[in-house]
Amino acid sequence: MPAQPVETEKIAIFFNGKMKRYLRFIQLPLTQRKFCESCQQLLLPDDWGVHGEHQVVGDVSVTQLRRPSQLLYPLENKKANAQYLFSERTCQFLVGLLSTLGFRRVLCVGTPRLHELIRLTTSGGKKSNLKSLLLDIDFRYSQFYMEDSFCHYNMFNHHFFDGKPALEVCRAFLQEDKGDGVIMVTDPPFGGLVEPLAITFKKLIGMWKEGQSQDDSQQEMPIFWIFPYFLEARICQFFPSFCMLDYQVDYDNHALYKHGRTGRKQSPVRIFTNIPPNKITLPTEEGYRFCPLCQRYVSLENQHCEHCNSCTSKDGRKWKHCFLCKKCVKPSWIHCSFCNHCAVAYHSCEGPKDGCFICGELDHKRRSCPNISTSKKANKAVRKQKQRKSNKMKMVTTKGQSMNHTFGTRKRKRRDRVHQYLCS
Ligand SMILES: C[S@@+](CC[C@H](N)C(=O)[O-])C[C@H]1O[C@@H](n2cnc3c(N)ncnc32)[C@H](O)[C@@H]1O
Ligand SMILES: [Zn+2]
Ligand SMILES: [Zn+2]
Ligand SMILES: [Zn+2]
Ligand SMILES: [Zn+2]
Ligand SMILES: [Zn+2]
Repeated sequence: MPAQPVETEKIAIFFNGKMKRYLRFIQLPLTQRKFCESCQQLLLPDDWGVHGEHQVVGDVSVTQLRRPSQLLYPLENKKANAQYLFSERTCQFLVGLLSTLGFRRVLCVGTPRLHELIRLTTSGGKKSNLKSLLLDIDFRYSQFYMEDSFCHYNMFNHHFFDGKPALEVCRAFLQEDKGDGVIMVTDPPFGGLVEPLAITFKKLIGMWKEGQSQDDSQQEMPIFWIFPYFLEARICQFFPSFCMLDYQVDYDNHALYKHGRTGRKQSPVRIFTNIPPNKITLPTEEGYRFCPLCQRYVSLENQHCEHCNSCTSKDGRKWKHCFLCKKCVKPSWIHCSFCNHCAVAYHSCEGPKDGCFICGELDHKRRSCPNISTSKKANKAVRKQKQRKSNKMKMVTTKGQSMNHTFGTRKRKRRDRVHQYLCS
Protein backbone atom coordinates (compact mmCIF):
# COMPACT_ATOMS: atom_id res chain seq x y z
CA MET A 1 0.00 0.00 0.00
CA PRO A 2 1.49 3.41 -0.95
CA ALA A 3 2.31 5.68 1.98
CA GLN A 4 -0.20 8.48 2.68
CA PRO A 5 1.21 11.87 1.59
CA VAL A 6 2.13 14.14 4.49
CA GLU A 7 0.47 17.58 4.79
CA THR A 8 3.07 19.57 2.81
CA GLU A 9 3.01 16.97 0.03
CA LYS A 10 -0.78 17.19 -0.12
CA ILE A 11 -0.49 20.95 -0.60
CA ALA A 12 2.10 20.45 -3.37
CA ILE A 13 -0.15 17.93 -5.17
CA PHE A 14 -3.08 20.31 -4.83
CA PHE A 15 -1.09 23.14 -6.40
CA ASN A 16 0.36 21.06 -9.22
CA GLY A 17 -2.79 19.65 -10.85
CA LYS A 18 -4.52 22.75 -12.15
CA MET A 19 -1.37 24.80 -12.51
CA LYS A 20 -0.02 22.36 -15.10
CA ARG A 21 -3.14 22.61 -17.25
CA TYR A 22 -3.18 26.41 -17.20
CA LEU A 23 0.55 26.64 -17.93
CA ARG A 24 0.13 24.28 -20.88
CA PHE A 25 -2.70 26.45 -22.20
CA ILE A 26 -0.81 29.75 -22.07
CA GLN A 27 2.18 28.15 -23.77
CA LEU A 28 0.07 27.23 -26.80
CA PRO A 29 0.29 29.46 -29.88
CA LEU A 30 -2.67 31.87 -30.11
CA THR A 31 -4.32 29.87 -32.92
CA GLN A 32 -4.52 26.79 -30.70
CA ARG A 33 -5.96 28.54 -27.67
CA LYS A 34 -9.63 27.61 -27.77
CA PHE A 35 -12.50 28.12 -25.35
CA CYS A 36 -15.71 26.07 -25.42
CA GLU A 37 -18.63 28.42 -24.79
CA SER A 38 -21.05 25.51 -24.41
CA CYS A 39 -18.98 23.93 -21.62
CA GLN A 40 -17.41 27.20 -20.39
CA GLN A 41 -14.02 25.57 -20.50
CA LEU A 42 -10.54 26.32 -21.83
CA LEU A 43 -9.53 23.52 -24.21
CA LEU A 44 -6.19 21.84 -24.64
CA PRO A 45 -5.59 20.12 -28.03
CA ASP A 46 -6.44 16.73 -26.44
CA ASP A 47 -9.93 18.07 -25.61
CA TRP A 48 -10.81 19.34 -29.07
CA GLY A 49 -12.40 16.07 -30.27
CA VAL A 50 -14.92 15.91 -27.44
CA HIS A 51 -16.01 19.53 -28.05
CA GLY A 52 -16.10 19.21 -31.86
CA GLU A 53 -19.85 19.90 -32.10
CA HIS A 54 -19.87 22.65 -29.49
CA GLN A 55 -19.73 26.43 -29.73
CA VAL A 56 -15.98 26.99 -29.63
CA VAL A 57 -14.13 30.32 -29.89
CA GLY A 58 -10.49 30.48 -30.93
CA ASP A 59 -7.55 32.82 -30.56
CA VAL A 60 -8.05 33.35 -26.83
CA SER A 61 -5.67 36.21 -26.10
CA VAL A 62 -3.78 36.93 -22.89
CA THR A 63 -6.06 39.96 -22.43
CA GLN A 64 -9.11 37.66 -22.52
CA LEU A 65 -7.48 35.23 -20.11
CA ARG A 66 -6.95 38.09 -17.72
CA ARG A 67 -10.63 39.07 -17.84
CA PRO A 68 -12.44 35.77 -17.28
CA SER A 69 -15.61 37.55 -16.13
CA GLN A 70 -15.96 38.82 -19.72
CA LEU A 71 -15.23 35.44 -21.29
CA LEU A 72 -17.57 33.43 -19.05
CA TYR A 73 -21.28 34.18 -19.19
CA PRO A 74 -22.75 35.42 -15.89
CA LEU A 75 -24.68 32.67 -14.12
CA GLU A 76 -28.39 33.40 -14.26
CA ASN A 77 -29.41 30.91 -11.61
CA LYS A 78 -32.91 31.97 -10.54
CA LYS A 79 -32.22 30.90 -6.97
CA ALA A 80 -29.28 32.05 -4.92
CA ASN A 81 -26.35 32.75 -7.15
CA ALA A 82 -27.34 35.06 -9.97
CA GLN A 83 -24.13 36.81 -10.88
CA TYR A 84 -24.29 40.55 -11.12
CA LEU A 85 -20.99 41.92 -12.31
CA PHE A 86 -19.76 45.38 -11.36
CA SER A 87 -19.88 48.05 -14.02
CA GLU A 88 -16.54 49.48 -15.09
CA ARG A 89 -17.40 52.65 -13.14
CA THR A 90 -17.94 50.83 -9.85
CA CYS A 91 -15.05 48.44 -10.29
CA GLN A 92 -12.56 51.23 -11.06
CA PHE A 93 -13.89 53.22 -8.11
CA LEU A 94 -13.37 50.27 -5.75
CA VAL A 95 -9.82 49.53 -6.92
CA GLY A 96 -8.91 53.22 -6.66
CA LEU A 97 -10.42 53.46 -3.18
CA LEU A 98 -8.67 50.32 -1.92
CA SER A 99 -5.27 51.57 -2.98
CA THR A 100 -5.92 55.13 -1.74
CA LEU A 101 -6.77 53.65 1.65
CA GLY A 102 -3.38 51.94 1.63
CA PHE A 103 -4.46 48.30 1.53
CA ARG A 104 -2.03 45.73 0.16
CA ARG A 105 -4.18 42.59 0.14
CA VAL A 106 -7.85 42.14 -0.78
CA LEU A 107 -9.83 39.04 0.13
CA CYS A 108 -12.49 39.02 -2.59
CA VAL A 109 -15.47 36.96 -1.42
CA GLY A 110 -17.86 36.59 -4.36
CA THR A 111 -16.28 39.46 -6.31
CA PRO A 112 -14.60 37.88 -9.38
CA ARG A 113 -14.62 41.05 -11.45
CA LEU A 114 -12.98 43.08 -8.71
CA HIS A 115 -10.37 40.33 -8.30
CA GLU A 116 -9.48 40.40 -11.96
CA LEU A 117 -9.30 44.20 -12.12
CA ILE A 118 -6.98 44.30 -9.09
CA ARG A 119 -4.69 41.80 -10.81
CA LEU A 120 -4.84 43.71 -14.10
CA THR A 121 -4.05 47.03 -12.42
CA THR A 122 -1.18 45.45 -10.53
CA SER A 123 0.36 43.71 -13.52
CA GLY A 124 -0.20 46.76 -15.76
CA GLY A 125 2.34 48.98 -14.04
CA LYS A 126 3.30 50.64 -10.79
CA LYS A 127 -0.16 52.14 -10.22
CA SER A 128 -1.03 49.67 -7.50
CA ASN A 129 0.64 46.84 -5.66
CA LEU A 130 -2.48 45.16 -4.37
CA LYS A 131 -2.67 41.38 -4.08
CA SER A 132 -5.97 39.58 -4.30
CA LEU A 133 -7.41 36.19 -3.34
CA LEU A 134 -10.82 35.22 -4.74
CA LEU A 135 -13.21 32.95 -2.82
CA ASP A 136 -16.22 32.03 -4.95
CA ILE A 137 -18.62 29.18 -5.54
CA ASP A 138 -18.30 29.55 -9.30
CA PHE A 139 -15.89 26.76 -10.13
CA ARG A 140 -15.37 27.97 -13.71
CA TYR A 141 -12.94 30.57 -12.37
CA SER A 142 -10.55 27.86 -11.17
CA GLN A 143 -9.35 27.44 -14.77
CA PHE A 144 -7.93 30.94 -14.87
CA TYR A 145 -6.20 31.19 -11.53
CA MET A 146 -3.58 29.30 -9.59
CA GLU A 147 -4.64 27.87 -6.27
CA ASP A 148 -2.95 30.73 -4.43
CA SER A 149 -5.36 33.23 -5.97
CA PHE A 150 -8.68 31.31 -6.17
CA CYS A 151 -10.46 29.03 -3.70
CA HIS A 152 -13.68 27.23 -4.53
CA TYR A 153 -15.74 28.31 -1.55
CA ASN A 154 -19.26 28.46 -0.17
CA MET A 155 -19.79 31.70 1.72
CA PHE A 156 -23.04 30.48 3.32
CA ASN A 157 -21.31 27.79 5.37
CA HIS A 158 -17.61 28.73 5.18
CA HIS A 159 -16.80 25.60 3.23
CA PHE A 160 -13.62 25.19 1.19
CA PHE A 161 -14.36 22.56 -1.44
CA ASP A 162 -10.66 21.65 -1.74
CA GLY A 163 -10.33 21.10 1.99
CA LYS A 164 -7.45 22.00 4.28
CA PRO A 165 -4.90 23.09 1.66
CA ALA A 166 -7.34 25.73 0.36
CA LEU A 167 -8.22 26.83 3.88
CA GLU A 168 -4.49 27.27 4.58
CA VAL A 169 -4.13 29.45 1.47
CA CYS A 170 -6.84 31.70 2.86
CA ARG A 171 -5.37 31.70 6.35
CA ALA A 172 -1.88 32.59 5.08
CA PHE A 173 -3.34 35.40 2.99
CA LEU A 174 -5.22 36.89 5.95
CA GLN A 175 -2.35 36.49 8.40
CA GLU A 176 0.49 37.80 6.21
CA ASP A 177 2.30 40.77 7.86
CA LYS A 178 0.46 39.89 11.09
CA GLY A 179 -2.79 40.69 9.35
CA ASP A 180 -1.73 44.22 8.50
CA GLY A 181 -2.91 45.77 5.18
CA VAL A 182 -5.73 43.32 4.45
CA ILE A 183 -9.39 44.05 3.67
CA MET A 184 -12.28 41.76 2.82
CA VAL A 185 -14.64 42.86 0.04
CA THR A 186 -17.78 40.83 -0.42
CA ASP A 187 -20.80 41.13 -2.72
CA PRO A 188 -23.03 38.18 -1.83
CA PRO A 189 -26.12 37.24 -3.84
CA PHE A 190 -28.82 39.65 -2.67
CA GLY A 191 -31.27 36.86 -1.95
CA GLY A 192 -28.84 35.46 0.59
CA LEU A 193 -29.83 35.64 4.23
CA VAL A 194 -27.78 38.01 6.36
CA GLU A 195 -27.32 35.66 9.32
CA PRO A 196 -25.40 32.77 7.69
CA LEU A 197 -23.29 35.30 5.83
CA ALA A 198 -22.50 37.16 9.06
CA ILE A 199 -21.54 33.87 10.75
CA THR A 200 -19.17 33.08 7.87
CA PHE A 201 -17.62 36.53 7.88
CA LYS A 202 -17.05 36.27 11.62
CA LYS A 203 -15.16 33.01 10.98
CA LEU A 204 -12.95 34.75 8.42
CA ILE A 205 -12.43 37.60 10.90
CA GLY A 206 -11.49 34.99 13.52
CA MET A 207 -8.89 33.54 11.18
CA TRP A 208 -7.42 37.01 10.63
CA LYS A 209 -7.46 37.70 14.40
CA GLU A 210 -5.41 34.55 15.16
CA GLY A 211 -2.54 36.12 13.25
CA GLN A 212 -2.70 39.43 15.14
CA SER A 213 -0.24 40.37 17.83
CA GLN A 214 -1.64 40.84 21.37
CA ASP A 215 -1.43 44.66 21.20
CA ASP A 216 -3.79 44.73 18.21
CA SER A 217 -6.52 42.70 19.91
CA GLN A 218 -9.01 45.59 19.75
CA GLN A 219 -8.56 46.10 16.02
CA GLU A 220 -11.24 45.07 13.55
CA MET A 221 -10.56 43.51 10.18
CA PRO A 222 -11.58 46.10 7.57
CA ILE A 223 -14.57 45.00 5.50
CA PHE A 224 -16.62 46.24 2.56
CA TRP A 225 -19.92 44.34 2.46
CA ILE A 226 -21.91 45.26 -0.63
CA PHE A 227 -25.66 44.78 -0.17
CA PRO A 228 -29.01 46.61 -0.68
CA TYR A 229 -29.59 49.61 1.57
CA PHE A 230 -32.80 48.22 3.00
CA LEU A 231 -30.85 45.50 4.79
CA GLU A 232 -28.92 48.12 6.77
CA ALA A 233 -30.60 47.36 10.10
CA ARG A 234 -30.04 43.64 9.67
CA ILE A 235 -26.34 44.02 8.84
CA CYS A 236 -25.80 46.46 11.71
CA GLN A 237 -27.44 43.99 14.06
CA PHE A 238 -24.53 41.60 13.41
CA PHE A 239 -21.87 44.27 12.85
CA PRO A 240 -22.75 47.32 14.97
CA SER A 241 -19.61 49.19 13.95
CA PHE A 242 -20.63 49.18 10.27
CA CYS A 243 -21.98 52.22 8.55
CA MET A 244 -23.53 52.53 5.14
CA LEU A 245 -21.94 54.69 2.48
CA ASP A 246 -24.05 56.66 -0.01
CA TYR A 247 -22.09 55.37 -3.00
CA GLN A 248 -24.40 53.57 -5.43
CA VAL A 249 -22.90 50.30 -6.59
CA ASP A 250 -24.06 49.35 -10.05
CA TYR A 251 -23.85 46.41 -12.36
CA ASP A 252 -23.35 45.67 -16.02
CA ASN A 253 -26.04 43.04 -16.28
CA HIS A 254 -28.80 44.37 -14.06
CA ALA A 255 -31.13 46.97 -15.54
CA LEU A 256 -32.72 47.82 -12.19
CA TYR A 257 -29.41 48.28 -10.44
CA LYS A 258 -28.01 50.91 -12.75
CA HIS A 259 -26.39 54.08 -11.62
CA GLY A 260 -28.55 57.16 -12.04
CA ARG A 261 -27.86 60.50 -10.44
CA THR A 262 -31.47 61.33 -9.77
CA GLY A 263 -34.97 59.94 -10.17
CA ARG A 264 -36.39 56.46 -9.66
CA LYS A 265 -33.83 54.40 -11.51
CA GLN A 266 -31.16 54.47 -8.85
CA SER A 267 -29.30 51.42 -7.68
CA PRO A 268 -30.31 50.36 -4.14
CA VAL A 269 -26.96 48.64 -3.57
CA ARG A 270 -24.53 50.21 -1.11
CA ILE A 271 -21.23 49.57 0.67
CA PHE A 272 -21.35 48.71 4.38
CA THR A 273 -18.06 49.19 6.15
CA ASN A 274 -16.26 49.50 9.47
CA ILE A 275 -13.81 52.01 7.98
CA PRO A 276 -14.63 55.52 9.30
CA PRO A 277 -16.69 57.17 6.53
CA ASN A 278 -14.71 60.44 6.76
CA LYS A 279 -11.76 58.52 5.30
CA ILE A 280 -13.74 57.56 2.22
CA THR A 281 -13.92 60.07 -0.61
CA LEU A 282 -16.78 59.57 -3.05
CA PRO A 283 -16.45 60.93 -6.61
CA THR A 284 -17.47 64.60 -6.70
CA GLU A 285 -17.75 64.45 -10.51
CA GLU A 286 -20.75 62.14 -9.93
CA GLY A 287 -22.33 64.66 -7.60
CA TYR A 288 -21.29 63.27 -4.21
CA ARG A 289 -20.38 66.01 -1.74
CA PHE A 290 -18.88 66.16 1.72
CA CYS A 291 -21.27 67.03 4.54
CA PRO A 292 -19.14 68.69 7.24
CA LEU A 293 -21.84 68.07 9.87
CA CYS A 294 -22.09 64.34 9.19
CA GLN A 295 -18.38 64.10 8.36
CA ARG A 296 -19.03 61.90 5.35
CA TYR A 297 -19.66 62.08 1.63
CA VAL A 298 -23.34 61.98 0.70
CA SER A 299 -25.22 61.73 -2.57
CA LEU A 300 -26.34 64.74 -4.61
CA GLU A 301 -29.91 64.98 -3.32
CA ASN A 302 -29.28 63.79 0.22
CA GLN A 303 -29.90 66.91 2.30
CA HIS A 304 -28.86 67.52 5.85
CA CYS A 305 -32.01 67.57 8.02
CA GLU A 306 -31.65 70.02 10.88
CA HIS A 307 -34.21 68.14 12.98
CA CYS A 308 -32.54 64.74 12.63
CA ASN A 309 -29.10 66.37 12.46
CA SER A 310 -28.12 63.98 9.73
CA CYS A 311 -28.17 63.52 5.97
CA THR A 312 -31.03 61.07 6.14
CA SER A 313 -31.74 59.81 2.63
CA LYS A 314 -30.97 56.15 2.10
CA ASP A 315 -32.09 55.76 -1.50
CA GLY A 316 -30.43 58.84 -3.03
CA ARG A 317 -33.63 60.90 -3.31
CA LYS A 318 -34.42 63.91 -1.12
CA TRP A 319 -36.31 62.71 1.95
CA LYS A 320 -38.78 64.79 3.96
CA HIS A 321 -39.02 65.25 7.69
CA CYS A 322 -42.19 64.03 9.44
CA PHE A 323 -42.73 65.82 12.73
CA LEU A 324 -45.14 63.14 13.98
CA CYS A 325 -42.68 60.31 13.36
CA LYS A 326 -39.81 62.58 14.40
CA LYS A 327 -37.70 61.33 11.53
CA CYS A 328 -37.16 61.71 7.80
CA VAL A 329 -39.06 59.44 5.43
CA LYS A 330 -39.20 58.70 1.72
CA PRO A 331 -40.68 61.54 -0.36
CA SER A 332 -43.65 59.43 -1.48
CA TRP A 333 -44.67 58.30 2.01
CA ILE A 334 -47.58 59.77 3.91
CA HIS A 335 -48.28 59.86 7.61
CA CYS A 336 -50.99 57.28 8.30
CA SER A 337 -53.11 57.98 11.35
CA PHE A 338 -54.21 54.34 11.61
CA CYS A 339 -50.70 52.96 11.67
CA ASN A 340 -49.44 55.97 13.54
CA HIS A 341 -46.36 56.24 11.37
CA CYS A 342 -45.41 57.14 7.83
CA ALA A 343 -45.88 54.50 5.17
CA VAL A 344 -46.33 54.04 1.47
CA ALA A 345 -49.76 55.19 0.23
CA TYR A 346 -52.23 52.28 -0.13
CA HIS A 347 -50.54 50.01 2.37
CA SER A 348 -52.52 47.56 4.47
CA CYS A 349 -52.90 49.36 7.75
CA GLU A 350 -51.90 47.61 10.94
CA GLY A 351 -54.79 49.47 12.62
CA PRO A 352 -54.95 50.41 16.27
CA LYS A 353 -54.42 47.36 18.47
CA ASP A 354 -57.74 47.47 20.40
CA GLY A 355 -59.98 49.78 18.47
CA CYS A 356 -61.89 50.11 15.23
CA PHE A 357 -59.94 49.13 12.17
CA ILE A 358 -61.88 51.62 10.07
CA CYS A 359 -61.97 54.89 11.99
CA GLY A 360 -59.43 54.21 14.72
CA GLU A 361 -61.83 55.02 17.59
CA LEU A 362 -61.17 52.85 20.63
CA ASP A 363 -64.84 52.51 21.82
CA HIS A 364 -66.07 50.11 19.10
CA LYS A 365 -64.93 47.44 16.62
CA ARG A 366 -65.01 47.44 12.82
CA ARG A 367 -68.46 45.69 12.57
CA SER A 368 -70.27 48.40 14.58
CA CYS A 369 -68.42 51.34 13.08
CA PRO A 370 -70.83 54.22 12.20
CA ASN A 371 -68.67 54.96 9.18
CA ILE A 372 -69.00 51.46 7.75
CA SER A 373 -71.01 52.34 4.64
CA THR A 374 -68.77 55.20 3.51
CA SER A 375 -65.68 53.26 4.40
CA LYS A 376 -66.90 50.23 2.42
CA LYS A 377 -66.87 52.37 -0.69
CA ALA A 378 -63.52 53.83 0.25
CA ASN A 379 -62.15 50.34 0.89
CA LYS A 380 -63.38 49.19 -2.49
CA ALA A 381 -61.55 52.09 -4.17
CA VAL A 382 -58.41 51.37 -2.18
CA ARG A 383 -58.65 47.67 -3.09
CA LYS A 384 -58.97 48.57 -6.77
CA GLN A 385 -55.98 50.85 -6.56
CA LYS A 386 -54.01 48.15 -4.75
CA GLN A 387 -54.95 45.67 -7.48
CA ARG A 388 -53.74 48.08 -10.17
CA LYS A 389 -50.49 48.64 -8.30
CA SER A 390 -49.98 44.91 -7.76
CA ASN A 391 -50.52 44.25 -11.48
CA LYS A 392 -47.96 46.92 -12.26
CA MET A 393 -45.55 45.29 -9.84
CA LYS A 394 -46.12 41.90 -11.44
CA MET A 395 -45.07 43.44 -14.74
CA VAL A 396 -41.88 44.77 -13.17
CA THR A 397 -41.21 41.32 -11.69
CA THR A 398 -41.61 39.62 -15.03
CA LYS A 399 -39.18 42.04 -16.63
CA GLY A 400 -36.65 41.72 -13.83
CA GLN A 401 -37.00 37.93 -13.40
CA SER A 402 -33.36 37.50 -12.48
CA MET A 403 -33.87 39.46 -9.25
CA ASN A 404 -35.73 36.53 -7.77
CA HIS A 405 -32.75 34.72 -6.39
CA THR A 406 -34.31 33.88 -3.05
CA PHE A 407 -35.72 30.84 -1.34
CA GLY A 408 -39.31 29.50 -0.86
CA THR A 409 -41.70 31.60 1.24
CA ARG A 410 -38.81 33.78 2.30
CA LYS A 411 -38.24 34.33 -1.37
CA ARG A 412 -41.71 35.73 -1.79
CA LYS A 413 -41.49 37.87 1.35
CA ARG A 414 -38.10 39.22 0.37
CA ARG A 415 -39.28 39.89 -3.16
CA ASP A 416 -42.28 41.79 -1.85
CA ARG A 417 -40.02 43.83 0.37
CA VAL A 418 -37.64 44.55 -2.49
CA HIS A 419 -40.62 45.71 -4.52
CA GLN A 420 -41.98 47.80 -1.72
CA TYR A 421 -38.64 49.57 -1.47
CA LEU A 422 -38.07 49.91 -5.17
CA CYS A 423 -41.60 51.00 -5.98
CA SER A 424 -42.25 53.54 -3.24
C1 LIG B 1 -23.95 39.43 -6.93
S1 LIG B 1 -22.56 38.55 -7.64
C2 LIG B 1 -21.24 39.65 -7.26
C3 LIG B 1 -20.18 39.79 -8.34
C4 LIG B 1 -19.40 41.09 -8.19
N1 LIG B 1 -20.32 42.20 -8.30
C5 LIG B 1 -18.30 41.25 -9.22
O1 LIG B 1 -18.58 41.85 -10.27
O2 LIG B 1 -17.16 40.87 -8.97
C6 LIG B 1 -22.37 37.28 -6.42
C7 LIG B 1 -21.09 36.49 -6.51
O3 LIG B 1 -21.07 35.54 -5.44
C8 LIG B 1 -20.85 34.24 -5.94
N2 LIG B 1 -21.62 33.31 -5.10
C9 LIG B 1 -22.95 33.02 -5.16
N3 LIG B 1 -23.27 32.13 -4.20
C10 LIG B 1 -22.13 31.89 -3.52
C11 LIG B 1 -21.81 31.06 -2.41
N4 LIG B 1 -22.74 30.31 -1.83
N5 LIG B 1 -20.54 31.04 -1.97
C12 LIG B 1 -19.58 31.78 -2.58
N6 LIG B 1 -19.81 32.58 -3.63
C13 LIG B 1 -21.07 32.63 -4.10
C14 LIG B 1 -21.30 34.25 -7.39
O4 LIG B 1 -20.63 33.27 -8.14
C15 LIG B 1 -20.93 35.69 -7.79
O5 LIG B 1 -19.61 35.75 -8.25
ZN1 LIG C 1 -17.80 21.81 -24.99
ZN1 LIG D 1 -25.30 65.85 6.87
ZN1 LIG E 1 -35.42 64.64 9.54
ZN1 LIG F 1 -44.95 60.23 9.90
ZN1 LIG G 1 -51.85 52.68 7.78
